Amino acid sequence: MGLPRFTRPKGGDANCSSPNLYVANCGPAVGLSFDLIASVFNKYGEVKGVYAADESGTRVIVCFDSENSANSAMEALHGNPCPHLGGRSLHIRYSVQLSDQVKDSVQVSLTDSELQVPGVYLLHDFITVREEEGLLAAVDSRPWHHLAKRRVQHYGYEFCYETRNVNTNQYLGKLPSFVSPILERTSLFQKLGCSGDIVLDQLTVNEYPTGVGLSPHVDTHSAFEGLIFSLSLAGPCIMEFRKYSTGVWFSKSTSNSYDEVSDSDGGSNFLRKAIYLPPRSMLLLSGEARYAWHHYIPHHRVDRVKDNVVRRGSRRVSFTLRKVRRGPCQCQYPEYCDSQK
Ligand SMILES: O=C(O)CCC(=O)C(=O)O
Ligand SMILES: [Fe+2]
Repeated sequence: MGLPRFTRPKGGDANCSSPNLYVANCGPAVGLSFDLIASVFNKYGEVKGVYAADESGTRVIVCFDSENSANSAMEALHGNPCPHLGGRSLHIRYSVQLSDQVKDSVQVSLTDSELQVPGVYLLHDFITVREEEGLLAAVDSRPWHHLAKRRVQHYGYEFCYETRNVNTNQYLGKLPSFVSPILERTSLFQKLGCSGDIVLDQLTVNEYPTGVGLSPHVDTHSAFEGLIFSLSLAGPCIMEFRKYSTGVWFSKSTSNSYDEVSDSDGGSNFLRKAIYLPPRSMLLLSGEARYAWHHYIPHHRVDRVKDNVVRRGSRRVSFTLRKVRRGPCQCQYPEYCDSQK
C-alpha cells in the first residue's frame, strides 16, 4: 500500500468536507494500532485505510469511502473521550492534499541487496540477545559523555565533534575486552566479498533517546580508513543514504555534534535510499557507500517500513567501529575527500 496523499488542513481548509480525516491524539506511539483505529471509525462507514499522518506516531489519516461517513465520524468522535481508544479525546479535522513531508518519504529496504548502495552490507542477528544484554550492561556501567541530544563513549581514540576528527597523539588504550567477540566476527563480512584487512582501533558508542537521530554526514575521510562498522542495539532505526550530485565532504548540517537537522532537505539534488536497522544487526559501510554517500538517521519516533509502522525503542545504542587513518586519504572520490581538497 502506498503512502497516503493527505495531510493536516491549514487555515480555512479545515472546514472543507472531505472523505479523509486528520485525527490527532491517537496512533501507534500512544499504543493505538491502525487496526484498532480502523475498527472504531468503521462504525460510521467503510474505512478504506488508516495511515500515519506524519512521523510523530500520534496523528493519523482515516480515509472513508464517502464524505457522509467522514461527517458522521467527525460529529460523533471529535473532541469527545473515546472509550474504545483508551479514553483519549480525539481532535479531528478534514484532511486535504499531499504534504511535503509525505512526499518526502523514501521507501525503506530490509536488506542490503534491496538497498543497492554499493558498499553497504547488513548482517541480521550478528549477535545474540544475550550478547546484546552483555554489551548494554558493559557500556551502562561506564561513564557517558553528554552531547546536546544523545550520550556517547569513545574508546581507542576520542572523536572530536568540533573538528570531526581524532587526535592520533592521544591514545586512550586498547579497545575494551567486551568488544573482542564482535571484532573477531567482523571477518564474516570478508566471506561476503568485502575485502580489506580489518584491524579496528576506535569505538564510538552512541545512545540515542527515542526520536533522536543523526544529521547527514560522511565520516571524515582523513580521520578513518575505508571500513566503518555499526552494530545496532536495544532499538531499531532507519538509516538513510544520500548521494549528492555535487560533492560535499562536510556534513550538510551546521551542527558539530551531528544533532541538528531538518528532515526535509529539498530532496532534489540527491539520490536517496533507506534501510531498516533492527537491533543486533551489523552494518558495514565500505567503498562508495563509505566515501561518497552521506548517511543519516532521521529524527523519528516511528518509521514507516514497507506497510508497517515501526516504533523506535526507548533508546537505540550503536557501536561504531573504525580504524584511525595514519596518512592522507587517497580514495577514488576526491570530490568528497577532505584530504584531497
Ligand atoms: O549510530 C549509528 O549507527 C551511526 C553512527 C555514525 O554514523 C557515526 O558515529 O559517525
Ligand atoms: Fe557516521
